[in-house]
Amino acid sequence: MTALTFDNPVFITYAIAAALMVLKIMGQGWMTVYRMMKSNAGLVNPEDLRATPLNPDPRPEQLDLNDYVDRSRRMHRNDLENIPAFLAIGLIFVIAAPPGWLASLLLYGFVAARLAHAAAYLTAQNHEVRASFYTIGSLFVIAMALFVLWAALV
Ligand SMILES: N[C@@H](CCC(=O)N[C@@H](CS)C(=O)NCC(=O)O)C(=O)O
Repeated sequence: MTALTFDNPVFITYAIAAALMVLKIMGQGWMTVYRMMKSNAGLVNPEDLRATPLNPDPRPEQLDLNDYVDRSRRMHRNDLENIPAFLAIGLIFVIAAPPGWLASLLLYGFVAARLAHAAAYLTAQNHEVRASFYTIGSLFVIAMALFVLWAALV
C-alpha cells in the first residue's frame, strides 16, 4: 500500500482535514471582500481611492483602519501563519505512518482548534479564549513535526 493514496485511511483523514483548511483560508479572503463591500470601507491602497464602478464616490476615510474589515484580515493572516505549516508537515506525517488514532487526533484536532479559533476571533471573545484554541492547533503541528523528526532520525 502506498501512503499517499485513498487506500490509506490516514491519508483520507489528511485529505479531508487539508481540504477543510484550504477552504477556510480561501473563504477568509472572501469574508474580507464581503465586509469591504458591505461597509464600503477598509481599503488599503492609495489607488483604491480612484473612482470606479464599484466605488464611484471614493472618500479618504475609506483608507482608515476599520475593525469590521481588518478583523477578517487579521484572521486571514493568522490562518496563513498556521495552516501552510499544517499542510506541509501533515503530509510528511502521513508518510511517517502514525497510528490511526494519533493521526485522527492531531489532524482533525487541528481543524477543530482552527475553526474554534476563527469563531472566537469573529465574535471577539476574550484573548484567553482565542489564545487557547491557537495554542492547541500550534501544539498539534509541533507534535506532528516532532513525530516526523523521530521517524526520520531514529
Ligand atoms: N502573529 C501572531 C502570533 C501569535 C498568535 O498567533 N497568537 C494568536 C493567539 S493570541 C492570535 O490569535 N493572534 C492574533 C492575530 O494573529 O491576529 C500575533 O502577533 O498574535
